[in-house]
Amino acid sequence: MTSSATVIPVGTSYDVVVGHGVSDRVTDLLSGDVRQVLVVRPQSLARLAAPVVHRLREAGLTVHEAAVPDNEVAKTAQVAAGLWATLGQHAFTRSDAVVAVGGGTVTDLAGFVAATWLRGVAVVHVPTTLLAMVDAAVGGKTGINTAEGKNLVGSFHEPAGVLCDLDALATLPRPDLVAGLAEVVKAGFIADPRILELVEGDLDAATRADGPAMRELVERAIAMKAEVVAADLKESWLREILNYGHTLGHAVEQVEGYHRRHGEAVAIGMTFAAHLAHRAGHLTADAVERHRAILTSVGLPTTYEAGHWDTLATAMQRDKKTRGSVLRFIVLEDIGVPTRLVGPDEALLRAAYDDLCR
Ligand SMILES: NC(=O)c1ccc[n+]([C@@H]2O[C@H](COP(=O)([O-])OP(=O)(O)OC[C@H]3O[C@@H](n4cnc5c(N)ncnc54)[C@H](O)[C@@H]3O)[C@@H](O)[C@H]2O)c1
Ligand SMILES: O=C(O)C(=O)C[C@@H](O)[C@H](O)[C@H](O)COP(=O)(O)O
Ligand SMILES: [Zn+2]
Repeated sequence: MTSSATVIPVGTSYDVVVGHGVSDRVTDLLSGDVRQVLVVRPQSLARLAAPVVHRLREAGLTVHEAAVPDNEVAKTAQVAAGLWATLGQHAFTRSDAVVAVGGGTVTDLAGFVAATWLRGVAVVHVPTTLLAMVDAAVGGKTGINTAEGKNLVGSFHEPAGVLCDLDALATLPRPDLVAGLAEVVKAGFIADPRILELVEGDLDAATRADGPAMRELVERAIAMKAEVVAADLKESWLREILNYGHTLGHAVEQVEGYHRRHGEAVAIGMTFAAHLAHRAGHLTADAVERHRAILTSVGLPTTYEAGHWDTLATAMQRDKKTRGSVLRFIVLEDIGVPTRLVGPDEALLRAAYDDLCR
């Protein structure tokens, strides 16, 4: 059932629709010229994708389904090449489309394949994890990983629309819901402190998939991201704030062989950034403690095992915000007030890392 959906526009480019049953609207987002659709979904989510596939077939479209590996292993050149082959075998033209049904790994991968097939065909995102609803499916960043680092190959390719069907969260495993809360809380730290108050005010209401505050959290995080990406799609400056916690976070993911959830790594990265900001004279000790308290309360990690600094420092060189050998961190002046720390010296970084590992 579709009831009281919220429509969040991303500038004038496309809408993000949030509500129960909204994945039914998938055909509304495809142009009248579309004849064939490739639905990309994780291997384990055939049942979740079935209503979307059914809806598309009901509308008279030829639907091909591609099952890709669950989790981060989907974001590889090999899997992308398999999808290109499928599109080629079915002679997809520029008027055909891709529909991604799944978490952020699937929206990143399918978005990238849509961006590169014939130099760009339409993609509709139907995110099924909290993280993909509030972050990955919105904003047009698409990509895959390489052995050298996270999201190193990709493109900006905006979707035709995003359908955040809250019903999908009912089956999401708790650790994946918690990982998604990391990006929700990130939105709170960088731009919308009301998010933090909701989590602090009633943890249970805010962190249960069917809790009374979940929908407001989802909508607030999306609205914040929509405003930022509408102003700076290609990350020329403002959009970098969405990368809070990701400089160390992506390095952690890479050195651990992508076995850790993205949201968990971002939580570690935000804690590190908070310590760094404090040591650089920007953020108060209380605000650092607020990071630790909120992240811990929702079940996210806020410490790291000592001893990996050199490997992490090498991995951080490949962060997309790095210019030459100069690292750039998003840090906070205060809660809700992001700024940049450009080229912090090694001693400062190591001291903040020691704080994280303590
Ligand atoms: N493009 C962007 O702007 C952006 C933003 C944030 C994160 N990301 C990327 O998103 C990825 C992480 O996304 P994620 O956290 O969604 O992980 P994910 O896609 O790996 O999904 C997590 C797990 O949940 C399963 N799953 C998905 N929906 C389900 C459901 N409704 N019920 C049961 N199981 C379900 C998946 O099969 C998978 O095993 C990372 O690769 C990250 O880099 C991209
Ligand atoms: O949309 C953005 O911009 C972000 O930085 C959001 C991040 O949460 C996301 O993980 C993104 O994929 C990171 O991008 P990258 O450019 O650092 O690869
Ligand atoms: Zn992220």
